Amino acid sequence: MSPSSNKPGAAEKPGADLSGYAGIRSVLRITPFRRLWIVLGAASFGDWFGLLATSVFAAAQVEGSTAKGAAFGGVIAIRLLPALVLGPIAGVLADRFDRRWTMVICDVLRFLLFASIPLVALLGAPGGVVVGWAAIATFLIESLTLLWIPAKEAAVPNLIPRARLEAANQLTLITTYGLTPVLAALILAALDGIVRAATGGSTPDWAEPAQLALWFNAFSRLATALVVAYGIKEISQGQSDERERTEQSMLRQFKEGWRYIGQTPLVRGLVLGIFGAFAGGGIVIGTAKFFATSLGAGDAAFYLLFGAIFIGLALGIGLGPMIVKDMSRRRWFGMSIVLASASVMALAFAIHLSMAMVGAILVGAGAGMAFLSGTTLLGGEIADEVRGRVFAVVQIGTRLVLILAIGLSSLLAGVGGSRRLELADLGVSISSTRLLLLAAGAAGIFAGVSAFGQMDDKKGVPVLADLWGSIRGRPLMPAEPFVSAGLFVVFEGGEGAGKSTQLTVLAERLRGQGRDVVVTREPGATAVGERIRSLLLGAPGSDVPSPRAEALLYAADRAHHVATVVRPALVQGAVVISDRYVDSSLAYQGAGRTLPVDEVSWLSSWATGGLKPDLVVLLDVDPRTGLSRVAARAEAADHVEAESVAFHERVRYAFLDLAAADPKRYLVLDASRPVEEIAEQVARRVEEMLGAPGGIVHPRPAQGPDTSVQPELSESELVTMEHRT
Ligand SMILES: Nc1ncnc2c1ncn2[C@@H]1O[C@H](COP(=O)(O)OP(=O)(O)OP(=O)(O)O)[C@@H](O)[C@H]1O
Ligand SMILES: Cc1cn([C@H]2C[C@H](O)[C@@H](COP(=O)(O)O)O2)c(=O)[nH]c1=O
Repeated sequence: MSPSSNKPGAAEKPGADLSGYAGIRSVLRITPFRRLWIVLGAASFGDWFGLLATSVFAAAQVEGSTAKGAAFGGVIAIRLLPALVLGPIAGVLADRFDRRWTMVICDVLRFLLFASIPLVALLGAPGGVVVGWAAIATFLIESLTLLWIPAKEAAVPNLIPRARLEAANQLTLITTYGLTPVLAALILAALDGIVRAATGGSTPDWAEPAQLALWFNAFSRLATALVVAYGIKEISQGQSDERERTEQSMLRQFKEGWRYIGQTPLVRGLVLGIFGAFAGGGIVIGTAKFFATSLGAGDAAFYLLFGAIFIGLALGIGLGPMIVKDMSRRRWFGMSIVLASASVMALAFAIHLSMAMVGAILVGAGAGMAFLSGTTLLGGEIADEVRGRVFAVVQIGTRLVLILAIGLSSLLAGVGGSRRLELADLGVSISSTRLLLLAAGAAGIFAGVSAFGQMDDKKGVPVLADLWGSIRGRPLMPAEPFVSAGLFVVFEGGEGAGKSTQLTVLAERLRGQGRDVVVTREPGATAVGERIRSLLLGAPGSDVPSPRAEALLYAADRAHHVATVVRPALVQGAVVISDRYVDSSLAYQGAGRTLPVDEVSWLSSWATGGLKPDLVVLLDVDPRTGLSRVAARAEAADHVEAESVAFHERVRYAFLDLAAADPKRYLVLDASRPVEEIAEQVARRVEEMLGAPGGIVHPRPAQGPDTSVQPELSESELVTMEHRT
């Protein structure tokens, strides 16, 4: 039996592989997230399609180029206005009301409003009325969007395990800002061509591509409402109960949200950094036309620079996590802002289009990485009950900062004249545009450094060495050189899964075949290990080590065990069968006790000199079944066995995560099956490996943490853990 794939932490690819393609595949296996992503993709396509279509549609209703320009720009401007009006309450509503129903009601209303725009035209209203209604409907739609986005953003972290949040954000950002706008523009253009060709230029009103796009936009919203209402009920489940949410007045919730943002260094740093990045981005956009002119590269340069920023964004979001690997996300966020801002400054010194293109790509890459890490930190580190308000402040603040930065910088760049200064043979143009870029870059660097200072979770660790270490994979120690001539098999699983039973059957079978077999276990296989075991596994209520001390003691037992039992036996060519090994520490101390899993993994890698088992047999069983087997042994339970079922469930899911991350090295078996059936499957796999024609291919020694399986805890469990430790 395997657990539901909806369960956060279920068998999916974790750890170092959680970004990039593998990470994206793993989040798509989580059913509620997959459904949400599909409808959001369709809705985002519909929104871009609708934005382009409403603007084109409004422009088509009036005559004359000035009126057309005003209608086109007016509709887009109206989309930004509601932020000013509704901004303050949007987040409070997302935190106060059930997020699923907030999303559903907003989407049903948006469906009606989108559909009303072409309907008014079809009913024969005059052009002015149609444009007027398009503007009003757009304003209302955008107001609803302001309520919908914080509800959605705050709900997503409740649907996916924290370790997969970054991959989920990668996927969502690429879909929303990369794939769907490009697709929408292409399809709108293609539709326009097809319809006009088919109708010979005299297209009936209802078949106008702009009208069809609006209908699509309307129905994509209806589809989102239906899927969220009936297919993603989990969105409601993540929230605290209704009484808690509605106990306080809205005004109090509003003030509390601001107090939380102002007084929490992480959130303050994030908000400051995000606003700084958007201000810098706005100045680049506002000055881009003048900058392109100052390069003397013509109009096309403007579009090239714009394209370069988008390419950089995509590279930053898509490749960033793979490059920085397990670097602290808080540090990565601050560094990304500094990279984007320093690149804006570098643009000020560009004297050739090629230099400006490189600068623009780096601006985009820095901004993309900051956007991804910032959203992930917001989703993963902010308590559910205030998340909506924080997302609303970020969403509204970024819009305002962007509009102000674009408006002011284009005004200043336009007002300032260009001066030419001759430096040796180089003609360097010093203009107000370049000065603005310099100032924007400096302000951005200041924001990035301040954010970094407020959020740093590795104070005292030199920044560049830390970055370089992460990029290289941070080898803690060279793996110990040794050549295994044997086979290293480990049995893993929860309490009472049947490890000792299976290990004994396998050992007897192999011995019966004349093989040299060493049976061992952790903790306690050696005399030193026995003493460590007695320190570790006392009765509940006895003097048990604290979580970090526990992790160190298991690592100490392991170091001695590997050095004195496992490696010597493998060098001799024996089949070494161990009852538990490194994965037990990752599952129990990492997921169970909630110590950072990558740190526990480092500890084990160091203890073992990187030695990995050739095969891990994972006996998977519901903890209730395993614990009842243990209870039937009529021995007193130790303090680990006496832990809650939730603790043992986390352990179980962590084991499954590890197996899913490296399926070739794992044999996962349903441990509720009869003993003989399991034993047969184990023997078949081990005999296959022993008889492999080319000999056993040993896994390469671990060079870094093998995983970052994150413990999945409910808020109430976290509070309990905090009190206990
Ligand atoms: N497949 C099975 N079906 C039913 N009972 C089993 C099965 N395998 C083992 N058992 C029984 O369950 C109990 C626990 O088995 P065992 O000691 O092998 O598990 P374990 O995983 O080594 O436990 P622990 O985690 O305490 O070391 C024993 O009484 C054993 O006989
Ligand atoms: C190796 C290892 C073990 N544990 C825990 C898991 C079990 O509760 C006990 C060992 O008991 P068993 O009957 O011998 O299976 O120790 C752990 O928490 N961390 C580890 O690394």
